[in-house]
Amino acid sequence: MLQIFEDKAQLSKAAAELFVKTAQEAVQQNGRFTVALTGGSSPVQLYDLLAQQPYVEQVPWEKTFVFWGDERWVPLTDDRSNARMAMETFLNKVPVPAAQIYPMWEDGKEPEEFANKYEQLLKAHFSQQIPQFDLILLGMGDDGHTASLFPGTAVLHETSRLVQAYYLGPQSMYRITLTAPLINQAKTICFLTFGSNKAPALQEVLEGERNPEKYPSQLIQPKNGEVIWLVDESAASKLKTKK
Ligand SMILES: O=C(O)[C@H](O)[C@@H](O)[C@H](O)[C@H](O)COP(=O)(O)O
Repeated sequence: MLQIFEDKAQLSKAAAELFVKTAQEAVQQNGRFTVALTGGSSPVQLYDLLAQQPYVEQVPWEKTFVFWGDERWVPLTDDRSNARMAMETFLNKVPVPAAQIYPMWEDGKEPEEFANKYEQLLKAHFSQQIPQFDLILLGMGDDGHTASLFPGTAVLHETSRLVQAYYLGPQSMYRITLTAPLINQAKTICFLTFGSNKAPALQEVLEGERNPEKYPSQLIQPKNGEVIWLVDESAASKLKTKK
C-alpha cells in the first residue's frame, strides 16, 4: 500500500498513528507488541511524536519489546549509533522497561559473534514460533538500500540466517542487519520515505524491473503481512502511479 503525504510532518503523524494502532492490536491479540526500529534521519520526527501527547499515552509501553532492523557497528555513545538516536529521541522519555530494549551492540564483542547472539535472542523471544515482528519500520536510502541490505552485498542472498553482520567497505565499518527472510515474516512493514533525493530510487523500487541486487528494497515482500509505504510528495514525484 502506498500513501502519499504533503510533507514530512504529515507523514510522521501517520506513522505515529500506525505505531499506536499496531501496538494496541498486537497487545490485544498476543499480550505484547514487538517492534524493530529503523535508523537514519527518516524516523526522527516519528520518534519525537511518540514521546508526546496524544501518542505517548496510547502506546502500551509496558508490553512493548524494542529491537532494531539494523545498526552501524559502533558503541552506544557514538553519534552514528541508531540505538543512541532512538534512546535520545524517545526511548528514554517513555515508560518502556529497559530490559525490553535490545540494541544491536555489546562492548567487547565481535560483530559476527554478536549477530549470532542477536539471532538467538530473537529465537528465544519468539520461542517456538516463526519470528514474526508486529511492526518493522524501515527507511530507504537514495540508492534503494534498506536496513543494512546494501546493493551488491552477499547478505542479499541470505536464505537461512535471521541476523547478519558484515564489513561494508565503502563506509569502512561493520553493519549488522535483520535479513530479508526475517523481515518478510513481519505482520506489518512500514517504509518512511521523504525528500526528492529518494524519488529516482523509489520509482525503480516500486515500478521498475525486478533487480534487488541493485535496489535491495525490492526484496521486502512480506509473506503474509502487509507493506505500507509512507511517502511524501517529493519522494513520490517520479512515480507513474500515485496509489
Ligand atoms: O542505519 C542506517 O543507515 C539505516 O537504518 C538505513 O537503512 C537508513 O534507513 C537509510 O539509509 C535511510 O536513511 P535516511 O533516513 O537517513 O535517509
